[in-house]
Amino acid sequence: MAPNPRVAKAFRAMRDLGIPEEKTKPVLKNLLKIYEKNWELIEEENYRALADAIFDSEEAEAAEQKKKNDNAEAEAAEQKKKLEQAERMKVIEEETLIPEEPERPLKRLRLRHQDGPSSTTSGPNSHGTPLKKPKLEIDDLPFAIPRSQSRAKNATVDPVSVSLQPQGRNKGKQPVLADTQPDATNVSGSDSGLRLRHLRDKGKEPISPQTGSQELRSISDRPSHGVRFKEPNPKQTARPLIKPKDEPLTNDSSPLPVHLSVIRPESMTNGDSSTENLSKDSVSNVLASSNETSGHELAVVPDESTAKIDIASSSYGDIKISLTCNSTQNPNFSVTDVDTLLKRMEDRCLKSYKALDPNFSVKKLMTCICDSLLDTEPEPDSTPPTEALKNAAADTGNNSPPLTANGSVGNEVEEACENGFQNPEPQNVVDVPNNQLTLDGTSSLHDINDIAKGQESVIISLVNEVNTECPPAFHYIPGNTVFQNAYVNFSLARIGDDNCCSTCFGDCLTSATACACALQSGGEFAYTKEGLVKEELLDECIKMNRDPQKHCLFYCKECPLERSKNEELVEACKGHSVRSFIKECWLKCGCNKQCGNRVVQCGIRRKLQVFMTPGGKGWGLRTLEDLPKGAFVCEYVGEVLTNAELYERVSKSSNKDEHAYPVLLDADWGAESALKDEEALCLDATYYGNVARFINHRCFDSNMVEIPVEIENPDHHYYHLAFFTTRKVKALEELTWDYGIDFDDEEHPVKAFKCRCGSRFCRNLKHPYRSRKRRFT
Ligand SMILES: C[S@@+](CC[C@H](N)C(=O)[O-])C[C@H]1O[C@@H](n2cnc3c(N)ncnc32)[C@H](O)[C@@H]1O
Repeated sequence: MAPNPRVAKAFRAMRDLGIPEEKTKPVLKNLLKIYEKNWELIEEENYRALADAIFDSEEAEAAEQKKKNDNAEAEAAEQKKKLEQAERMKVIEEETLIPEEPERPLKRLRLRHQDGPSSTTSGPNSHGTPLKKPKLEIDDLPFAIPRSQSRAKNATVDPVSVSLQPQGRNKGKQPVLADTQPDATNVSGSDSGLRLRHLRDKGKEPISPQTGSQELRSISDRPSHGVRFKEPNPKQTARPLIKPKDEPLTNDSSPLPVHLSVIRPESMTNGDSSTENLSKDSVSNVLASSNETSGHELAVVPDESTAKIDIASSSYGDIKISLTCNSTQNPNFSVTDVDTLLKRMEDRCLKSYKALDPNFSVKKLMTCICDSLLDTEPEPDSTPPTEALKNAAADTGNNSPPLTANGSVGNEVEEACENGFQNPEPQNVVDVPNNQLTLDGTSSLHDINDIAKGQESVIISLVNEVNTECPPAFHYIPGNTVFQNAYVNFSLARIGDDNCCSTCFGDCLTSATACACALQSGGEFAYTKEGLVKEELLDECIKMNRDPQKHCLFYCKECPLERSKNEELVEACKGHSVRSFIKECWLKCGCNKQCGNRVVQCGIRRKLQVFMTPGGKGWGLRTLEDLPKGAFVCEYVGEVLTNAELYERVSKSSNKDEHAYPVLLDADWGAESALKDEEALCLDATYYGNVARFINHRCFDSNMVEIPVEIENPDHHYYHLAFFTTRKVKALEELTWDYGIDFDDEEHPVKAFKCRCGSRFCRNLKHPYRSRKRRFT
């Protein structure tokens, strides 16, 4: 597109004043809006208005920054106070509400965590915060994205872009029927946003709007292991226990409401109406029903002191521990704030139990209790679980019992894909206990033993050995899911003969000649018999990623990305990488499920762990086993959005920095005919995503590269983006990829983060000789 001569002239005039184009552009756009495109006003007096506006914006920025710095501390303190107050109110309110909704107390608890602004953190600087009043049962709204849950703090969005070679495009596209779209009326999603990264590939499982919606519903119904400190309820005195039976890992996601096994003591105090109403019969009914559904058992612990512990668990695995004591002895009793209470408890524990560890904290102790509870698998006649709790209570937190959450779970997982190379004997598997993770507002959203909540064929644990930060709030999904308008339509009719190998049999890789699918990947199978990406293809992708400018960039005539910005000046296309891609065999192929040309679709097979990085990058992903070069690690999974939806999310967001998780799927944007808006897609893992959302950026020499993979859909506007190792990676090494960010791009709606990748080639270091990486978006 030819640049507007008036724009070019304005740039020239500013350049003469020493103002670079990057600074001029956003201000000019703004002025055009303000002056309603009256160029005369801008041009008069040799662009005086423009120059003034630029200087003003610089001054305003500097002043704003200073103000921010001055206020940050005061605000943080104020915010903390408010949130704590809110949490106290919430806890009190919860106590009042329990009798009204006896069937779903834990669900409310979980939702409260999700709702709280505190509970949502993403990005390295996020903090867990106290809980907020639950406004609605999100689980009951099939497509609702929990808005407040998604309020990640201090995250930024990282652009990456990758394009596929334009082969077999635009075949047989069909319109998506309105009634097959998820109903997203409650989903503004408007406060999610993204910085864009270009990815290249397709989802590993067939995705249709229908399956997407079911997935969302079922995931939101899933429970988490969460325990939260509660203030005492003087009305409860007994301490029965529910001893949960082992529940196998399952992908089940029954949409039925979860009935929790809430047990009330028979000997309730002084005529409390809520407890009187709960008769012995109703208690046994609750127990009976929970036994039917999930096999819970009741263990009653003799009452020895004034402190009582209740434990309730749901058939989905939620566990709630509540501590009850009686305040009638102390007529002056009043509920104190959590901080004061924690301090009082810590002082008492340090004195009474001779806990010498200066880092002793009650929160750690509570985590430890939780961990012990989850670890305990007593025989029916062995020591009751309360013993474990008592032991844990005597622990200072640093000596907590070893945990099983370490990713070495080979025998526990179901073998999802049976192809010979899919289960190589892992080399050098390490065991990392996660006993340092402290409780906080968000922790109950995630199961630290398995952040995937059983949805992957391996367990993915989470550890924080660095600080007390909790993981960001998001829904774990193992495969992409359509948000609303994205055109992602899989149908067998659209897969032509050249897009599948229907005449094949067994394992395509054993055949001497390339099958039809291999021909789509450049005439050769992309994988070796060991399931690794072939060296040649891998090296080509690495080179392409390292210096896209040296490779072919495709420039759209009418770039959907620029168009989706919906701005006055639709800018020229910045170019999209033309990439090699992998075509995997799929449903219409004649080969079997164990065919070696099916890797990404089999999902994660490696032992991975989400961990807190020590270098200020927030959470990261690492491997717990040695990985060979070319190994598939995981796919980038998220919500499939149109770019227009993405930009709307970002622009409506009050905190643009929260959107750290978008990638562009721009492989098809170079197609001869301009793509429709619903075909220009991206993935956003802010609210729904998999482990890939934890992968941090490394400039240039990252140990993973993303490769587009075509599975279900011959069109390249939707594809899977899969990560493969670029070299051998040792157990415990952090897994990184190069987001392709231009750290100098000041125009981007979301500011790039300050890179702490530690690479010698870091692009965020100002070296005059270092060339800029490609511009994205
Ligand atoms: C996709 S997320 C990665 C996971 C993230 N660290 C977390 O805690 O959720 C991207 C965000 O991580 C942080 N990040 C990633 N790579 C980084 C790097 N090299 N240096 C500093 N921060 C980084 C930035 O805040 C970025 O916006």
